Amino acid sequence: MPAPALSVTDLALSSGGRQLVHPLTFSLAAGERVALLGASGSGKSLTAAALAGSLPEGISAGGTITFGAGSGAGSGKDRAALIRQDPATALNPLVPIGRQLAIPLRSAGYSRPDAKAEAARLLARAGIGEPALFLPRYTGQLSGGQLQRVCIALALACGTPVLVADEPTTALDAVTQNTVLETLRMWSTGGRSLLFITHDLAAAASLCTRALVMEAGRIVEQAPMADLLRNPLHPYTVRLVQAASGSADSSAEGAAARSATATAVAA
Ligand SMILES: Nc1ncnc2c1ncn2[C@@H]1O[C@H](COP(=O)(O)OP(=O)(O)OP(=O)(O)O)[C@@H](O)[C@H]1O
Repeated sequence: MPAPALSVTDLALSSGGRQLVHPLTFSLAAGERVALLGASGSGKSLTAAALAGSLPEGISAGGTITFGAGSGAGSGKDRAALIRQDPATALNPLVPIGRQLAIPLRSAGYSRPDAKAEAARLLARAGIGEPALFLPRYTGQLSGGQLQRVCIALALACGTPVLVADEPTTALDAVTQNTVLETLRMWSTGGRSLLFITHDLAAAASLCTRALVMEAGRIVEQAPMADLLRNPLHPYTVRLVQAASGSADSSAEGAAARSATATAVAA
């Protein structure tokens, strides 16, 4: 059996003696798209940062994170690429967008002109029209939604086998959201894996085949997406599915409405 693309065993995160994420164990198969759902403050972004090797100062981590069969520390393949929730902090305001995108591409062996062409192609894949116009621009010249798409292009440029996308569609209009979801779907072709963090259950259902649900720093439910939508078990998951289906009704009619939502979003 092939090794999972990502194996997390007993990942625990704390700050000053306060346990923020309790030991988590989960894995992602090669090519799998998994949603990480949960209330605000449940520990999703800290988990994402741990997978990308970019925990904030003062957060200590325990447990193990292994990519593939395990590669040497510092190889660049021993961490996930991360699309951050806040795109402004992920980019350097003093360096043009094109040069920032070229850095990982040049490290991967692209010539200067090929890196420029690939950077433009990745921007287009992330939903930026006329990407050549964006390459010389600085972050201060872009809208929040455009910055988010540049971050997506940057994550794609890193070429890692695992991508963690932390609420990548939050600041985007509905049309661009669809473009980004399509880009993330394409990401997983060729065996690359995605952990998609979101509050948007419909987006998660359209993109992912499995879901993990966090509450107060713990995974409280994990299931195939279709099962989670039709038969949520944990009270938080039940509320999430009810909210997405517009029903707080736990009756047979409520269950039928949830089932209809499940069918609609899973289609
Ligand atoms: N740098 C930090 N230092 C100390 N505590 C932190 C730090 N970052 C986050 N926390 C705390 O860790 C917990 C989990 O935060 P996290 O940002 O992972 O939540 P989240 O599930 O991503 O929330 P949201 O959906 O709002 O983004 C929260 O209680 C938060 O206050």
